[in-house]
Amino acid sequence: MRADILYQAAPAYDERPAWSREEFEAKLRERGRSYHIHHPFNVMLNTGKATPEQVRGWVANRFYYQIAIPVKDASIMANCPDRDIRRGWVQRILDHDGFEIGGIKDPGGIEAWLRLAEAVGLAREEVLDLRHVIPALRFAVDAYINFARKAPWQEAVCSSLTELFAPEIHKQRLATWPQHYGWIEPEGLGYFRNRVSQARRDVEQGLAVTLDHFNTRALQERALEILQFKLDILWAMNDAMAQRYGVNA
Ligand SMILES: O=C(O)c1cc(C(=O)O)c2c(n1)C(=O)C(=O)c1cc(C(=O)O)[nH]c1-2
Repeated sequence: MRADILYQAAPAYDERPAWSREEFEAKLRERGRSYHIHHPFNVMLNTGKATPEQVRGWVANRFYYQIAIPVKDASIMANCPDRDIRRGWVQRILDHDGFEIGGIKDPGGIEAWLRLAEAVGLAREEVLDLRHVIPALRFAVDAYINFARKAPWQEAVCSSLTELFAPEIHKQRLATWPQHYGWIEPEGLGYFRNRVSQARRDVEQGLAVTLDHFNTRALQERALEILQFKLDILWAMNDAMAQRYGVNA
């Protein structure tokens, strides 16, 4: 039973063998069964049953997650003494914040999310000033940032592994939204297109760190708890939005 995700009891002597890398990875992937792709609010969104208000509510609230991600990644880097890891990890910050280096420009994922917001009929200001963000959703997202600040960096890396399941949810939106929500300008969906390949690359790196670091049975079980903690954050965000905006049958 997990009390506080940041508190880890000293391991008792444990003679159980570690799972092989393949078994451990399979156990991590099994947790996809509690991914928010199955949450009734998300099912409603991706089966075309949401009203424009519900879609707007989701986009405006999810913006708070989008802006938290690079802060979370900067916290991981700040705690990480390994130069090779930081060198790979910094790409995530560039992906979301964008960059302009040597004449090459990318406006980044946060800007792409703002374009999505405009495509669904929100004004940039009302998204940027966070006026629509539900308190419970904010607490859920803040728990993710706090964990990344305080936990050992390998644990924070492990908590990003919900991205294992993210390409599927982005692909689902790309497949169903244009069909159901003709009122959304299709260029607004660029964020989801970009994330399919970015998430795959992120997962390779996050999974390599996790499979290397969590190398005893007790640590592997700890990794599963951390992944569940993050799955619960995403689920709680959807609970907050379902409560505020309702779920249509
Ligand atoms: O739309 C989604 O359902 C979804 C979920 C997740 C996730 O599983 O954490 C991420 C994203 N999107 C996403 O776009 C993204 O950039 C991202 C980064 C991370 C992370 O934990 O570092 N998760 C996610």
